[in-house]
Amino acid sequence: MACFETDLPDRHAVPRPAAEPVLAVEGLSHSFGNRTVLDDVSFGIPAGRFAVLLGLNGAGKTTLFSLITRIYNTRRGSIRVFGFDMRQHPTQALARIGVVFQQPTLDPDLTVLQNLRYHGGLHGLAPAVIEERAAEELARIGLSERADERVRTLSGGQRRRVEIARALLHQPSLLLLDEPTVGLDIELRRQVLDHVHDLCRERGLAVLWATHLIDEARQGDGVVVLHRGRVLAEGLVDAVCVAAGAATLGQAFARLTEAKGTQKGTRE
Ligand SMILES: Nc1ncnc2c1ncn2[C@@H]1O[C@H](COP(=O)(O)OP(=O)(O)OP(=O)(O)O)[C@@H](O)[C@H]1O
Repeated sequence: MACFETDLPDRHAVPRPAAEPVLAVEGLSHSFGNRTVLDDVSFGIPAGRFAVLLGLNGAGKTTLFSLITRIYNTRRGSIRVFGFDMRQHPTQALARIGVVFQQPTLDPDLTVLQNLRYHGGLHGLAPAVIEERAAEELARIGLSERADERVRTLSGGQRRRVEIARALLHQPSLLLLDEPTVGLDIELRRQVLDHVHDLCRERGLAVLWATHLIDEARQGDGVVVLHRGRVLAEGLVDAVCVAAGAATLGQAFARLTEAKGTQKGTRE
């Protein structure tokens, strides 16, 4: 057994081969009944990479997230997080993932800090560690002074940032965000995007950001184009454009998907 597949409880003591991406998805398929919604999906995300999972409504993004977070069991193909196979070492793999789901999951009647404490407790963090990290994350998102206020008093953008802070409390290597800007105005979208890009740069976090909004992919980001359950392209935005013979990602997306069906549902 390779050293990175061990079950040692101390996650910081487990070395990872340099070549191993933080998230490695290989040959992943999933069906509901006889309907295949993910078909032989493969891609990888290295440390420090902001990768956009770009697809129309119904492309399979949420199903993919449900497999990566083990809400659904993987039956065909494999998912490795930081070298840990999701089927063989789910505890180690899941401990390295932070998630912001499509639907908000903060308790609006608890304070900001109480929400963070609850999450930290679920991850087995010591109370003193939770207080320290919560203070650090809240300072980072400029919400220290709102720590003792109920979540329902925050704006949509502030709540999203608290959800991201909560997802980072246990110091994951991989952050998954499923359509995190739904319901936010243009300025708040930009702020949330900037914030997560900063996290990639400063902490070496690998990010998978699911969206149907093409303009949420920036130059220098990675992109995985998912269409009707299949990966049509994967790589840095520029490389995907060049390979598709397109000047913009919007054009590339149109070219890649036009033979496969309608583009309804995406916006530039
Ligand atoms: N529990 C389920 N049972 C049956 N079909 C499902 C189930 N969940 C999703 N599907 C189907 O799987 C396909 C992919 O759905 P999924 O929610 O993963 O797509 P998505 O890219 O996340 O879409 P959206 O952007 O609308 O959230 C869709 O055709 C959907 O109807």
